[in-house]
Amino acid sequence: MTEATSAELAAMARAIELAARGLGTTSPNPVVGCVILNAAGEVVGEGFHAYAGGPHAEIVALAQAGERAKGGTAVVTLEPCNHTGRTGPCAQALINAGVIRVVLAVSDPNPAATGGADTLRAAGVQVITGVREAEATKGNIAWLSAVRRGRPYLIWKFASTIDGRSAAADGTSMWITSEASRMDVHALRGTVDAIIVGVGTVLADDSRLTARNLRDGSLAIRQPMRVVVDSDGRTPLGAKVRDGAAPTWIATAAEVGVDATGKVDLVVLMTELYARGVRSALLEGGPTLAGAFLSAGLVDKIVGYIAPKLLGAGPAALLGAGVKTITDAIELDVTDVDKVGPDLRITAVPKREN
Ligand SMILES: Nc1nc(O)c(N)c(N[C@@H]2O[C@H](COP(=O)(O)O)[C@@H](O)[C@H]2O)n1
Repeated sequence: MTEATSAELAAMARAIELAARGLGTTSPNPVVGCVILNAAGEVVGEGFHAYAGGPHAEIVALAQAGERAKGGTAVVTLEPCNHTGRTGPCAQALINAGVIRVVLAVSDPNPAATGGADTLRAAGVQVITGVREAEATKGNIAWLSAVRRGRPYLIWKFASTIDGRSAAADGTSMWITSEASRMDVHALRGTVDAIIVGVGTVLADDSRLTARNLRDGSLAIRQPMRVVVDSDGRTPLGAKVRDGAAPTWIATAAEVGVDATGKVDLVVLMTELYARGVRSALLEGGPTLAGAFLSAGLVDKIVGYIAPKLLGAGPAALLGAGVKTITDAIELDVTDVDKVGPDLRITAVPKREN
């Protein structure tokens, strides 16, 4: 059978669900889910990857299945790894367990780990690829995008009024959006590996940039790295981002290097963040830094919190994105529109070829 059976399609849907349980805890590793079917097509094992250094999804599912995996099928959201990294090769573990068929959704783009499908085939295991590929890709988009591009998956978050203002004419901006939206942002912070801001935001707001519970102020267990893009090293010694509550990198031009405008080179910054294990990042401000990231083509997703307010004057949420005429507009596909408290949350992705 060279196509997935209905039992395998159902098992892949379940594996995608299982993979999602690892969201926010596996980085720099992917989220992966696995279901083992016995020779009769019944589910005998389930697993997901929970944290880097922990067992891979296939190993968890095989442990549950035990002897029942023999003659059965492994359904897995990512190609079984072919390497010894923090743990052993999953392709070999599946062969050793006597699995005769592997159904996978997405090939592994990590050059160190790829090749599991070939190893399995060479051992006589039947391998079917691309099953529910679009759904599995969506569930693992940050990691897949980061590994394919060699830079973190970047989400630009902004808050504005309906007329696109991020502050009033006198500079006051607390609080444009509702508490519900601010809580939502803290939840979003908890899912990424880094939060990026410009030094202007630090100087204006002295934000802590931690992921926390807004009701009691308690910090989330896992804190993203705080990254301040600070070409000239103006972050004050007493700034809250230096409080030790989370790892912090003040990225200066002297350390990172400069682009043609003499500012921190954002492409180099992103490459360096990837090298430091950052696979997803949230860009939180300000408008000029957002414009620079957008015009460099480095933004992968946009989450805008739009408050039902009008200001009529005051700074825009976005500046200097390299758009001079309407035909240069950065075109987006809106993927979700949700109500968060009284606000609208609009999620969009740039239209682009790759
Ligand atoms: N197929 C598969 N299942 C999992 O559960 C995984 N975590 C992976 N990860 C791949 O292996 C690399 C990490 O290996 P170590 O945890 O360091 O041993 C990761 O980058 C993926 O390519 N694959």
